[in-house]
Amino acid sequence: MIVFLYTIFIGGLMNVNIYFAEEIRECDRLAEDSGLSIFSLMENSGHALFEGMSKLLHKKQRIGILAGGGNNGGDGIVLSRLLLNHGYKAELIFPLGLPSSRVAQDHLDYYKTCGYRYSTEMEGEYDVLIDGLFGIGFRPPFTKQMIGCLDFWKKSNALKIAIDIPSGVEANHGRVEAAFQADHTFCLHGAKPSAFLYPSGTYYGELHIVDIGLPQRARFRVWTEEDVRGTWPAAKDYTHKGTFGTGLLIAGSRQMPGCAILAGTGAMRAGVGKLVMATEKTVADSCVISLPEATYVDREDSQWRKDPSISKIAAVAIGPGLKPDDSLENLITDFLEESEFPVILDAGALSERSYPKGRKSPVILTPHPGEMARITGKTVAEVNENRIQLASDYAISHHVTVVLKGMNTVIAFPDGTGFVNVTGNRGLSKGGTGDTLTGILLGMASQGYQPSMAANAVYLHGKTAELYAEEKAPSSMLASDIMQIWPVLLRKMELS
Ligand SMILES: NC(=O)C1=CN([C@@H]2O[C@H](COP(=O)(O)OP(=O)(O)OC[C@H]3O[C@@H](n4cnc5c(N)ncnc54)[C@H](O)[C@@H]3O)[C@@H](O)[C@H]2O)[C@@H](O)CC1
Ligand SMILES: [K+]
Repeated sequence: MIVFLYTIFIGGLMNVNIYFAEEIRECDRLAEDSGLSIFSLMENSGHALFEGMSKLLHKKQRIGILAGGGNNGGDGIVLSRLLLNHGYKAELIFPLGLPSSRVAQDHLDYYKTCGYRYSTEMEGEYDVLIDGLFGIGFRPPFTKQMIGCLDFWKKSNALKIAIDIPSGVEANHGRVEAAFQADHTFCLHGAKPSAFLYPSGTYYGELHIVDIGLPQRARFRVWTEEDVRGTWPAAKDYTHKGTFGTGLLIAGSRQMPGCAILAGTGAMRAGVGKLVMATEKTVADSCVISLPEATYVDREDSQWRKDPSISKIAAVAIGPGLKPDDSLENLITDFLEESEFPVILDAGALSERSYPKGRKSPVILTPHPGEMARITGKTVAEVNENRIQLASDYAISHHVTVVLKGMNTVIAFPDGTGFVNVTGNRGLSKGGTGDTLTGILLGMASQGYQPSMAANAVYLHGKTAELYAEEKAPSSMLASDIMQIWPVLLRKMELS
């Protein structure tokens, strides 16, 4: 599995909503139609930036604010005025020329009316540099003129802060030709997808979200511990194994028997009442030693689906340790068309197929970037650079839930909404961790499906790696450690 090694630091504890550029433009349009002008929104942005950034600044510092020609530059103009009003040594600079945006020009007029000056070149050393060159309006290429500016930025030892987006990074996309590396980025209204994509996310530094007074309407947001607690099913009294459902796991082959053990352990520790494993006889013989709690049916027997143990299943997971072939495809088609319980498809069960529309119970796909590339016809780099949009588009067009794994796993629902998970570390970039996640999903779905369950599974799966790293080197973690740590994690978080 590909995992990218950078960490997202989110300042404060507030919810992080994620807005595509077109959603921000729609928010602006709605505000303008109702009489809240962009001029006022820019004023609000400047105040919110001042309030957030002033916690990182002090009045003796020489602060250079680099402003571009668009509205990101306009935010820089308002911020400069407020810093000067409050006695900071702020210097407003237009290294790429004066503003072309009408609203930014109006703010510059007011700035001048206040008696403040600006320049067009950076000079000497600054203690702080603020990047207000480009925001959500940036489109590649990174021009020659910008390269000069970037060289200055790179050579400076100043504290580096970006307004909304580090310049050179696009709002929606992960690709980066060149960009301004920030120590902190203050995102207006909400984060943009590129903060969670690779390599763009590496340029943001610590993320801060600033409120500019617009209503929150994002389709995507970061899933948090508070969300897990708020959606975790209440403990049940007077239970027996039937209370927690029967899960069917179709997994494991002679070449990959361990996948069945990992997924099976995931399902059982995630709380399924009864687990039935449908696998090859030799695989069952080895699995039973590690997982005596499960029951086994022989998938090589043509009558296996008539086995009474699978007459009342609550959910099925198919794919870990399996290779795609016609018989597997036919089996999946049967489950998709005939069953009325959640179907979880992973690894060998993922293919370029269509899914029945209007199916009562959910279908959950758990591709890693390589599998997503295979089922969409894209390259792995294309998947990673655009994973939120891609997962969302696929979920909508195929009426499925997509759990697109890897750094910042995306959970996308058929209605176009979704979550991004930020837990985990490099301990999860090992073979078998995806099989474990599939098992956890099966274990949870067998007890009663709810959409939040997929996000909770991913969140906690990532948290096990964080808990492991508290005492041990993440590189030494094994997939089988996940479900050893799981019980301790649940107890620590007081989840039942
Ligand atoms: N709702 C919000 O979040 C608000 C955001 N505002 C700010 O407005 C910004 C967006 O403003 P704009 O739409 O003006 O976009 P930008 O400020 O990112 O700049 C766009 C300008 O840069 C030019 N440009 C784009 N790519 C270029 C390239 N490669 N080389 C040279 N020139 C290039 C464009 O032609 C355009 O003139 C946001 O990022 C944010 O900072 C606020 O001011 C208003 C409210
Ligand atoms: K910027």
